[in-house]
Amino acid sequence: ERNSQTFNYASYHTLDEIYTWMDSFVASSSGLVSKLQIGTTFENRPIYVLRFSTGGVNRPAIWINFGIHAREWISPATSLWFANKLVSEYGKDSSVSSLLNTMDLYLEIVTNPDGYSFTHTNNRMWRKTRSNHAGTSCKGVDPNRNFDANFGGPGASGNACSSTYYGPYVNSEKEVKAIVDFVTNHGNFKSFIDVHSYSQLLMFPYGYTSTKPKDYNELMELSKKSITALASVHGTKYRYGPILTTIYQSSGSSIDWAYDQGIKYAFCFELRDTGRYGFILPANQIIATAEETYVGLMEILDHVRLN
Ligand SMILES: O=C(O)[C@H](Cc1ccccc1)CC(O)(O)C[N+](=O)[O-]
Ligand SMILES: [Zn+2]
Repeated sequence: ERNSQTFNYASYHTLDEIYTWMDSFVASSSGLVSKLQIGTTFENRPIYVLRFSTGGVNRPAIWINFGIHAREWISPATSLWFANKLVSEYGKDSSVSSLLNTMDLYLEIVTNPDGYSFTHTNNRMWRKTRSNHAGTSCKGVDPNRNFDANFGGPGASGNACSSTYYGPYVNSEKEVKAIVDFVTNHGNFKSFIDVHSYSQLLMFPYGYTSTKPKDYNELMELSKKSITALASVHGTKYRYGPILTTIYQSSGSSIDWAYDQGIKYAFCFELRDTGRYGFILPANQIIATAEETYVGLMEILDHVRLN
């Protein structure tokens, strides 16, 4: 796609189409957006992050990653529309302008490139990375169980053939290590948001324990505000709360790790739907999903900016 203005945001795209879109999107962003490479995947694909910045040095920042699970195609699709919306609204919408005039925003559009590519070529329902492990023919690690947050605990599997295999060791996956190193080295993230599908949920820590996070009340209140705003767009109903009680127990997840690093505003979105189509959400729901997710996200980002 030579021009991000004629790019079809209402359809799903291959990894190559997304990587080509990135370059035209950056080129047409009038300097607002730049592309960083934060690492390479198991199969040696580059891992890119889009940086939205209007200046400053190491400003307080917000991290949002999409597509950590390969089959959750609505997540990267939403990120493309979201990225374009931010550039379109900068200088017009006061929330977007205030946000980008004071904070940096990092979007990781495809967090699991090898897996995403595999869902286009071999198995639409693949979830994990594509790494190899000694002693088994089963491939891949669940990247959302590979973080250093009660690693190997309940809600993750030690069986390499399981879809929730936590991997041979913490940050064993290059795709996970790249995020951990980038976020740790940056050192000034205020929010870490991981966007998945499906179930229509907005969740915050913890998944590895029923202990309430110290910011429980604020995160509950902000979640309620966010899903209320989201529902005002197309009537889509979300539930919200801590991971463990809202979906299930899980160890080694990205947002539990981020929160324990001191990044207070750690959230996970589970986008549409609630199971009718599941991971195979029809493309004709991409725009509506992106529109409502934008509104829900901006509610959170506004709060982060002001606190
Ligand atoms: O199991 C997962 O990693 C997410 C639920 C989740 C989300 C955030 C932190 C811990 C768990 C559910 C999903 O998005 O992967 C959908 N699914 O179960 O395949
Ligand atoms: Zn997921």
